[in-house]
Amino acid sequence: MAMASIARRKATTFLSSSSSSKHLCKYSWIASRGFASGSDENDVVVIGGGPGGYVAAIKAAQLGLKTTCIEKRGTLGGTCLNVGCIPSKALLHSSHMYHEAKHSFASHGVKLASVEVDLPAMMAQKDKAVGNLTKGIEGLLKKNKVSYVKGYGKFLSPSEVSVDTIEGGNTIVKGKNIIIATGSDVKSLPGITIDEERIVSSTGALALKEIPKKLVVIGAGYIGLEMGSVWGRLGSEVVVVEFASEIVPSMDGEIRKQFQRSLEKQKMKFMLKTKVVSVDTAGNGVKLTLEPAAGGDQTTLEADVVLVSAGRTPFTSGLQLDKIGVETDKAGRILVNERFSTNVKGVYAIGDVIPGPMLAHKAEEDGVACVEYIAGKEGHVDYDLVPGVVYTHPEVASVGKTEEQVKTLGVEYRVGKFPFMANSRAKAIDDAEGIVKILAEKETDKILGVHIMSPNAGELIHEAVLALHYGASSEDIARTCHAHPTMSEALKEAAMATYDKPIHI
Ligand SMILES: Cc1cc2nc3c(=O)[nH]c(=O)nc-3n(C[C@H](O)[C@H](O)[C@H](O)COP(=O)(O)OP(=O)(O)OC[C@H]3O[C@@H](n4cnc5c(N)ncnc54)[C@H](O)[C@@H]3O)c2cc1C
Ligand SMILES: NC(=O)c1ccc[n+]([C@@H]2O[C@H](COP(=O)([O-])OP(=O)(O)OC[C@H]3O[C@@H](n4cnc5c(N)ncnc54)[C@H](O)[C@@H]3O)[C@@H](O)[C@H]2O)c1
Repeated sequence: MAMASIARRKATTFLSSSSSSKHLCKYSWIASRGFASGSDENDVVVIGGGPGGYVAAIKAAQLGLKTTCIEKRGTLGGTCLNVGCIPSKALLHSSHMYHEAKHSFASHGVKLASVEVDLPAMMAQKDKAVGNLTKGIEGLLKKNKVSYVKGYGKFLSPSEVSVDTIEGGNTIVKGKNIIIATGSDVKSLPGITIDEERIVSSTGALALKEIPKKLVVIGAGYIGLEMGSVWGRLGSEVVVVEFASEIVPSMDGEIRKQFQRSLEKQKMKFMLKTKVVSVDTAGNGVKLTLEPAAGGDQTTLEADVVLVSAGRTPFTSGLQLDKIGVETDKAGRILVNERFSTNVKGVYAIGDVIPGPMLAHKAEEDGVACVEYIAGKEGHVDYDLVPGVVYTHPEVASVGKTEEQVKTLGVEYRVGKFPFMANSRAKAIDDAEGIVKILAEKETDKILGVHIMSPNAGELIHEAVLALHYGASSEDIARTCHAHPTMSEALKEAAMATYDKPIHI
């Protein structure tokens, strides 16, 4: 361990762990306006009860601030719990179970006379998970004494929000500090109208009443690949049309290629560098007209259902931001400084509605840091170390830099890899597709990025996230005792391969 520690001390600081400069830093004042004491006025009002908003509200209350959370949906948890992370993971799990039962059980000596999908039951299990979790959040707000107002909030002034309540009334909620956590919404494409039946967003794709024979997915990002996997496993023919030359453009290139091959083995088809020109719903199905992204001859494609998953857009509609003068960028994202302050004193923004990755865990980190600043403490979010996970099978998880990014930085680096084909646990369970890839600075061995494709990669990645947070070297991971037989041993072996040699290959 001694060598590794020396390596860590030598590690250069070219990759500053704080990249909060990604936020605009021009609003440099601290906007906290003091705290309420026994009055009707709140210390903190949060508009939006998603992962950013409800976490901010709970943390604010835990810090002793009088807090109200306003949510228009009628249930808490935002996009993530209601129509995002949770229902999609429920369906990913259920569809994986069906797929395993159909294609893998027999080779494990488990014979079934027949396997069939009961779609209403699958949807009911998903809805039960969502219902339990959203109610759980309501319980957490109560437990932490956060007031909860169900309704649509709009600014009257920088310290007053008018709420049209779900019951039909109106109430004014006052706050010394107001946090906008209104999240994001589906982005549709020009000329394409989402009807949530034949042309669906992720919300419709989570609630289809029948398994489509043919599903065309527009956009090979997180949603397209996850929801494409769900319906592909349940029997749909899935074609993914992607404008860019590659799937999930933010992914490490080498991992991406293996990932695409894996999805193709699962019969997902890709049409890259292709744009959708128009969609015609006049007949029974849907007819798409396509064109090469660079221009050229048009082709057509038929589908029963089309999923539009070409990104999401910040949601600020009806908030009356113009009334108080909150600045947004061209994409409609609210601009904030490193303390999450907007240009309007006492008004903050967090989560999907500000620049940065649109991820639930990032929104939560924003929420905690924002209220810590409001409470006069220090908060911190390291945007370089937000992990990303695609929850397909195998999953792909990453943290830190991709090899392409390291090259662009001009840093000399080493790469260590270890395939799950050589991992005993993966072989024992006959689920050994995938690889761990570690990038480390050549001079110091400091880890720069970790990329994992494997079953449960989304769980395995957190050892790497912690390692990067503490500026660990690959030798630090390699010399850490890992339990046997575990998939995590592949990370240890890849770390060995980064600065020396792995044992098991
Ligand atoms: C299909 C899908 C799958 C996803 N899977 C994952 C995943 O696995 N992991 C992950 O990290 N991320 C995932 N995401 C992204 C994740 O859902 C978002 O990043 C996250 O929900 C953002 O949190 P937020 O609090 O900023 O906003 P949101 O969750 O969007 O919450 C904002 C809330 O504000 C409310 N609101 C808006 N305006 C007002 C108003 N004026 N008054 C009152 N209330 C208002 C909305 O009703 C909403 O409930 C997924 C997204 C989708 C669509
Ligand atoms: N597992 C997760 O963490 C998870 C799961 C689902 C969603 N999300 C979040 O939700 C957000 C939205 O997801 P998403 O998949 O819609 O967006 P995305 O940004 O992940 O992917 C959109 C894809 O659509 C492509 N695209 C854009 N315009 C197109 C066009 N006209 N024709 C064809 N392709 C086009 C883009 O090149 C990109 O590959 C993401 O930012 C993601 O962070 C996360």
